[in-house]
Amino acid sequence: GDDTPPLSTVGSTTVMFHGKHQAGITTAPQSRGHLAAFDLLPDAGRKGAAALLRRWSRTAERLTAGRAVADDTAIALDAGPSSLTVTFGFGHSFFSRTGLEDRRPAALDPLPAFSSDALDPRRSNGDLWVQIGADDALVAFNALRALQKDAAGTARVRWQMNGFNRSAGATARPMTTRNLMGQIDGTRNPRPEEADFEQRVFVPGGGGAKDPEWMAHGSYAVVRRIRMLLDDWEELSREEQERVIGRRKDTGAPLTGGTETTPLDLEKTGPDGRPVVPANAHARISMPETNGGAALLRRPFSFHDGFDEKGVPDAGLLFVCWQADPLRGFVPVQRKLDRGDALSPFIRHEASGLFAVPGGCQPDGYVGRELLEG
Ligand SMILES: C=CC1=C(C)c2cc3[nH]c(cc4nc(cc5[nH]c(cc1n2)c(C)c5CCC(=O)O)C(CCC(=O)O)=C4C)c(C)c3C=C
Ligand SMILES: [Fe+2]
Repeated sequence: GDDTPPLSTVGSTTVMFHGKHQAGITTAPQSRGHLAAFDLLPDAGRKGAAALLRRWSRTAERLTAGRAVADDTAIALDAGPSSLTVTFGFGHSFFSRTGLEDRRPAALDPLPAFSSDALDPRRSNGDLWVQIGADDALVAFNALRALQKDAAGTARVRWQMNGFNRSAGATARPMTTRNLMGQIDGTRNPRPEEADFEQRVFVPGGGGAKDPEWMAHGSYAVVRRIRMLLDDWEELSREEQERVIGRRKDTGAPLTGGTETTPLDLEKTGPDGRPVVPANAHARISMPETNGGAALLRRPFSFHDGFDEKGVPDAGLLFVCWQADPLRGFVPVQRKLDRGDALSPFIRHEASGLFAVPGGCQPDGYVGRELLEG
């Protein structure tokens, strides 16, 4: 007898929590995101951590299926699952807090310092990391709140960041995301249909050569809060902005012509004899072809945390990238960008984290079980 109109596909879309890989890595970017790091309380130990991961996995399983949790607050009562994903990871410090140092992957060794870093340690790293994405803001917040409550007595929030992307249905074409500099961002991401995708993004089954078994089918997430210096950026002309990246703003096509997906012509020169895509253009120097094959899957959210007293926006990119090994992904590319990226004067890396994200779990398990009980 209920004549309420059915949910649109935005509300009714479910992303499975269970599976070989955790959800939220290859899932299409959602319109809302929360990133949060938690630190274990001093007496939590390995047992407490295992119980927390079990609780978190149950909560994530229910919420991603559009079901309520036990002490439901009604925040998301009338919404569908809205493509909710919850992804869990472990930071370097987790292993010493739980007596599991011998199981810590070498890939979690701290990232090198970069000359352009202006990192705030209070908003960096953490024992545990949670990434939440959903196509509805209330659904995303509800998940964050439920997981925070699950953590009570075991872990406390160390830092938390809120992000967004364009809403599903806001454009006629399903285009690659745009960032707050107005660029199409994500064009040259590795694609699941490519032969080397799995090996670039995920640790192989049975653990990699350097990886422990419990990381099989997992991935490493590098998280950077990158402030965009938008007042400076917006002083550039459209043409100057396009030369910084090496691509057009409207279509995302290379400056050497074609469409968004046309490869950059690195050799092409203009009437002045100089390369059309400048030698320090961001898209040129971040390419795997110019970095010994180093590749990463970028899956960022934009952020805006208000304006300061001078009206300067605290806005930018919650840069999240995924790779089977940070030393063959983020690190070499960031080293190169650090040495001479035309984009550098317009951005500032303000926070950083590196997390081991294990493979997905089955309905009778929980994320991280192989680490905590193995
Ligand atoms: C260390 C890795 C990277 C950081 C940090 C980074 C920051 C950053 N990037 C943009 C905007 C764009 N990036 C683009 C391409 C691109 N960027 C990286 C890596 C980092 N970016 C890679 C590996 C690539 C792809 C290169 C390739 O394979 O050809 C683009 C072009 C379009 C696209 O391919 O996505 C834009 C635009 C911003 C604004 C930013 C920091 C705020
Ligand atoms: Fe980039």
